[in-house]
Amino acid sequence: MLRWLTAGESHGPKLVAILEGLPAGVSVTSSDLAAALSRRRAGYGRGARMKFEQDEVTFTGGVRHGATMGGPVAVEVGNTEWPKWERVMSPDPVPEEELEGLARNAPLTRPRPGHADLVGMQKYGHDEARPVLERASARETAARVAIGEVARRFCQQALGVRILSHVVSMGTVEVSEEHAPGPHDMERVDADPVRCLDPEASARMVAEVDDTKKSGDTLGGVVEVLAYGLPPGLGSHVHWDRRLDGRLASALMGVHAIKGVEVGDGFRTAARRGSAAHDEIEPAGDSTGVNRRSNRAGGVEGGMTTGEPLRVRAAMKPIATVPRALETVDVATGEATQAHHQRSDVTAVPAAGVVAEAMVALVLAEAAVEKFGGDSVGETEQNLRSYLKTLEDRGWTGTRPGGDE
Ligand SMILES: Cc1cc2nc3c(=O)[nH]c(=O)nc-3n(C[C@H](O)[C@H](O)[C@H](O)COP(=O)(O)O)c2cc1C
Ligand SMILES: C=C(O[C@@H]1CC(C(=O)O)=C[C@@H](OP(=O)(O)O)[C@H]1O)C(=O)O
Repeated sequence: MLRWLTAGESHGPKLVAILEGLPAGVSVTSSDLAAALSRRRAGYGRGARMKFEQDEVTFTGGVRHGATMGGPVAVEVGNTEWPKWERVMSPDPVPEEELEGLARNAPLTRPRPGHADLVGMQKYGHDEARPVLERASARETAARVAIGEVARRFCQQALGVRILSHVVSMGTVEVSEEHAPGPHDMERVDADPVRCLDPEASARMVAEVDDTKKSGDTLGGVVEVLAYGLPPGLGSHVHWDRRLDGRLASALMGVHAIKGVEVGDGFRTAARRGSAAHDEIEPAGDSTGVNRRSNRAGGVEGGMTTGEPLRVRAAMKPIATVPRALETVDVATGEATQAHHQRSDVTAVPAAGVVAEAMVALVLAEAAVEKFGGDSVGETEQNLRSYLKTLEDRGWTGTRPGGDE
């Protein structure tokens, strides 16, 4: 069983995450995590904080000399701004006179439509939004990306799986289908300001962000996560909560501002007739085994991986902190007013792709541990090889396109 938890607030001292249940022997260093976190900070349209935030990342458990030891992996991600927030976010009581006059401590009583502010105040009994937004903030996704990187490395080292993402649309600008990245294209995707491989669409997305910013507005979009080299049979058809597509959808919907998830051709499939919706199966040329002629299913059938590349999309709504502030009610006075606004991102779609990769990596690592077990990477890998050999012996060679050998 793989379990994980995060804790920490947007302007608290640090975020923490614990990942439990991963085999020993995953090669990973603090600089690997720092590199993953810098990918999440990037992307055209991110706000002021991403320019100075350092994401100081430290392992505090589970890793020794660059490899996991089998115990819980614990990670801390420091918040660069903590000194400015020390009194406002102090866990211990602070004398009233020290808080007086602190602009940062002013009660946030004008909830932002589309954020957790209002319903969070209602549910948790707060008079203002600070105690809600501190945890509702997507700052928390930095902790997920840190442990997601450990999970990604496990998937790569034990299974030869490559996980990456790209932006497929921002606002109304869409990338054309032929620009899907291959298994080794992560660096190329990250080199683009909006993390897409279609230069023409990328330029139009950048212009769209500029235009949105100029008009005091915010922008959403769609990201796609791809996983190459998965073996057939992760997940299961036998019970609803073991279906891999359901688990992926839940994980992706658990990312801030994600409002829709599509597996394979998803909603587009619903408009097709059956003869044009599925992936026909054919004999695999001169070798034994079977091939699928297409991958409309996105690598999942019956809640299990098919061995074809996994393809999942997540739709992100526009950022809720709209500079041209939306109308709301001041909960202190009951009067109509405008929502509070501080600095924020114009769009975070490119960063959401990196977060989505982390979520997919955690789900796939969990499914791999379930299927192949093993207390060390070597043992997991051995179990995978034995399973693949059994498939081969039965004439069902899985091709696992794009995977590392
Ligand atoms: C990487 C990332 C960055 C985000 N940045 C902001 C931001 O700067 N301002 C904001 O209001 N919302 C931001 N959001 C979205 C909010 O976290 C989200 O709108 C809020 O949690 C409410 O959405 P929900 O209804 O899906 O929870 C960001 C989301 C992600 C994934
Ligand atoms: C801090 C991050 O994203 C934040 C997500 C976020 C929100 O409301 O979700 C609001 C902003 O926080 P702040 O008000 O401190 O600038 C973003 O910067 C991050 O991604 O690391």
